[in-house]
Amino acid sequence: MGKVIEYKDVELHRQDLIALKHVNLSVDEGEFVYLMGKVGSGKSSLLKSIYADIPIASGEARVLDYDLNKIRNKQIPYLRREIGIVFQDFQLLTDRSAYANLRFVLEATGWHDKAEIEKRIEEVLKQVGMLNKSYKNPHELSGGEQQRIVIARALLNSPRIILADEPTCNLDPITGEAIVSRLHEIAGKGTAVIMATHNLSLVEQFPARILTCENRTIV
Ligand SMILES: Nc1ncnc2c1ncn2[C@@H]1O[C@H](COP(=O)(O)OP(=O)(O)OP(=O)(O)O)[C@@H](O)[C@H]1O
Repeated sequence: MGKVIEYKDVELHRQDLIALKHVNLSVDEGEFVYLMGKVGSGKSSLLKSIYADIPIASGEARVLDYDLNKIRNKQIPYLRREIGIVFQDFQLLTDRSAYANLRFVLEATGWHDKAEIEKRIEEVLKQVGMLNKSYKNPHELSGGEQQRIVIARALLNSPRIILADEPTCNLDPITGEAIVSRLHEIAGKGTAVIMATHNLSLVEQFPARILTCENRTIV
């Protein structure tokens, strides 16, 4: 199995403070990993470092084919194209339909052929079970339906890694289960999934490796 993420003795800073230190982490392709830990323990910081949104202060960090210590600004969009992001602060655009949200991402990432764009959008909508509601605007969809569209959006460019920060918060338990079950299926097809969560019952229901942020490191 190929490794998609490898961190050795990594330190991450938020402004001038140490958010995490001595982070050793290795994630294989197709692996599902939960990231747990108290509020403010560094989960989001770790996820943001993986898509090069915050720099590596020290240590060695590799994500896919990139050395994060040496990555150039102009390479970052290429790294991000291989990472699907499901974050609270990365919601759907509300001025257009779910379908148009997906088309927007494909057009922004270099897709031109109309037929291919339509085909890809249908594939990801099918994967999340939202084929019949994509004409709706996000505000006409339930929280769980919006989250499924967000996951569809994350899948568009066939990412090798999905980073999900609390993808089930604000969802009822049944809908939350459906979302996590979907993410496990996606991992089963070869995409590594890292999901930050506080929801122990979901973790018990869908077991996988758990990383915990505590005492400013990851165990
Ligand atoms: N934009 C920022 N600027 C400066 N410091 C930040 C910033 N965001 C987070 N921090 C600090 O970094 C530390 C880790 O925060 P982080 O958001 O990674 O935690 P978290 O485990 O994701 O928390 P939560 O469960 O609330 O999402 C905290 O001490 C926090 O105050």
